[in-house]
Amino acid sequence: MTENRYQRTYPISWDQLHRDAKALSWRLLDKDFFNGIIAVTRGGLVPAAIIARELDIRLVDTVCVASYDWQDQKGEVKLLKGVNGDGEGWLIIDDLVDTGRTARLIRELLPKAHFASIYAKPAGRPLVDTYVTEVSQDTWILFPWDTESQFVQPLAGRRQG
Ligand SMILES: O=P(O)(O)OC[C@H]1O[C@H](OP(=O)(O)OP(=O)(O)O)[C@H](O)[C@@H]1O
Repeated sequence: MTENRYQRTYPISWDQLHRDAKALSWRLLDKDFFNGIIAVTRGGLVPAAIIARELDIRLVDTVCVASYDWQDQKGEVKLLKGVNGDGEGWLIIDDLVDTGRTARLIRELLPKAHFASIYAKPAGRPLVDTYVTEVSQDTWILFPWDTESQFVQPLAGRRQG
């Protein structure tokens, strides 16, 4: 994923991710009963594990996708593995809807499923049924599995001139 289209970053710790996934679980608990969860790889895998625990769901499947960037824009989303059926009774979990391309593909595949993500950007928000936190389109969310702690200069040392 390229970072040029992003003006700011939003780092998320494991602790915050856990809290946000539990917040999504609370919202889903109030909405419906689900027979099982479909995690969207790869970003949906960790949230799906947390939500499966909170909703007491043991039936978990995956829709496997890979998206390719082209000229600094998110491009084609390729389906590597789907699931049978129209999605009725299933809860789809992803970490984020950004442009909405992934969600659009999966909604076509599973039109009757409930689509939930923890974070949503404005372009993708209309495609999700339930989410927790909206972030601006130009924010790059730094997920804990994509990052590690490292030294940074003190603020005073970063001043120009
Ligand atoms: O709304 P979109 O623009 O389609 O973006 C959302 C998708 O992007 C992220 O996956 P990513 O492409 O980073 O792949 P990964 O989860 O396998 O790392 C995220 O997990 C969503 O599935």
